[in-house]
Amino acid sequence: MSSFRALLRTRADTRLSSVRSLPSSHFPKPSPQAISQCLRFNSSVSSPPAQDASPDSTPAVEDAKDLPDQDDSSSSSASEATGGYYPRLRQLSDEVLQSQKDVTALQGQILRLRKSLRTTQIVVEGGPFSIIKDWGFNPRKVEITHENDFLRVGQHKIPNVWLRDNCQCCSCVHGETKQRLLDIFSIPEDVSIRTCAEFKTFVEVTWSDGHHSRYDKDLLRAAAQNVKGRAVVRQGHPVRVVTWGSEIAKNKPKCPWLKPGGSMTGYKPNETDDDLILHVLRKIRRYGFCYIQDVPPTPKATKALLKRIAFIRETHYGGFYDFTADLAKADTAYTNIALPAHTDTTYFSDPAGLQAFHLLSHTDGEGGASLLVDGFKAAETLLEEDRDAYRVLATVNVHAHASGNAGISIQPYRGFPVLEHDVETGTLLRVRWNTSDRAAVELPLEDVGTWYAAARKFDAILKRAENEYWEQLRPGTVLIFDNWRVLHGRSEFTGKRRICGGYVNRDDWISRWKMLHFGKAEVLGRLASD
Ligand SMILES: C[N+](C)(C)CCCC[C@H](N)C(=O)O
Ligand SMILES: O=C(O)CCC(=O)C(=O)O
Repeated sequence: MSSFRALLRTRADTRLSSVRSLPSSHFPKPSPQAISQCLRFNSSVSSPPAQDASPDSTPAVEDAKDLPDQDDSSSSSASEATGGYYPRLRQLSDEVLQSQKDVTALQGQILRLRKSLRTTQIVVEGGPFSIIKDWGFNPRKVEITHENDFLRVGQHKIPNVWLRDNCQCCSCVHGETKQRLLDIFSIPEDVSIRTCAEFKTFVEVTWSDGHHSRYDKDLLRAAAQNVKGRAVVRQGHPVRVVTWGSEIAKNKPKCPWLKPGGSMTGYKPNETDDDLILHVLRKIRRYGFCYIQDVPPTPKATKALLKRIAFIRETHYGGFYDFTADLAKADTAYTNIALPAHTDTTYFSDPAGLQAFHLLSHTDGEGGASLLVDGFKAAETLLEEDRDAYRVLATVNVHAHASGNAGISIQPYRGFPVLEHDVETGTLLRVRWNTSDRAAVELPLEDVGTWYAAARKFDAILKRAENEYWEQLRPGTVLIFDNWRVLHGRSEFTGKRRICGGYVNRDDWISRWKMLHFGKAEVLGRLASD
């Protein structure tokens, strides 16, 4: 083997030898000519990116002194080697260099294509973006007919497998848990209807395998609803959304709470706790927030109120929180600085659904006013003023993190857009906006300016005076808001300010709302289609 190749082999072996100690005599010492040639060779090849510096890559000869000694006898073969091999090596390195340039050029093309694809996706004209404004829920009366071995609802032919899978009889559905007991995949795939009898509110079917089923007609009609109609109950869509700006201060959604002794103020004598909670949740569904007045200014009473909606969500801040500006938790909420309008827990895959604040006390100081902004209103405005910016915020994913507390760095399993839409109905479902906790913007680095430009427009809308509703919270009044819609913030403050409250999961409070609003029969009756 020529000493030049031996030299390269040496370098490779040297790297490998780091894991095994070979005597230095094992390595041929290169001639000064070979070294100088090799150094020139290396200096002519651009230093490979770090990832190329793998142990098995061509060893770079950084410095002759770090090469093992080599006797002169091999100098002639070294010069022979450089004469023989160097031009070829030089040619190979030029080819490698060119390939690297080609790869870089291709990567650029791929990124530009991806961007244009994203842009194409963003600029889908007439996108479904909309905000549910007024969505009464009224299943259409749809004719149900039986045709040979199929049921038809309106123009929809119902697949027998779906029908069989959604048999509601006590052997197919557990009476208490409402869970399916039936294993549809044990039923022959070609199961068909042998007989069908239609009654006023239900249809009775005898199957080819002898099983009997009864189907509530509303269940069949719900299944035949268009996609939008099906999300109404599942998403607990409101009867009517009212978007607002600063003028909401003149008409704040509020509900009186239980007076001491349990008498409910402002409610009909026979109303129950559930009616009270329904009033609160209905206002939250409609306006995105609600004040509950006459609540004893204690953590205990506040916690009891929240638990009557649903259980309180545990997070790295604890469950029920009671905080002041002492950095007890490593987050700026536990300071006295001003906080711009934001939504909380954008770093969770499933951000908190409801958030509650009950100002318990504020002594020896001032400030600390609370800010609320209707994210749906701001989105509506952006949609009207700059559809392209809206599309960017509706389609570019953004990551977030919570990393202040010891041993914690919470991030969602994927990025999410600032304006997130129901995939079925296309309606705006969630606003995620928190500049403090934001992490990566999911675009090629050279393209992130597109997102920042759109976000700047949204930020400016959020900060318009006509969209900001400022309120000084008071002990005895609990603020509960929809953290998927309403942004909150505060002005800076001095003195000692204490707030308690808690988070409630989205699914838990929507469950509570829809069971109170639609009723159990309606909700369970639509599970097969929602
Ligand atoms: C005090 N409390 C627990 C309500 C909030 C804690 C901080 C929330 C965080 N800055 C966020 O935006 O998610
Ligand atoms: O202190 C406040 O009024 C609000 C704090 C806050 O924004 C938060 O806890 O997320």
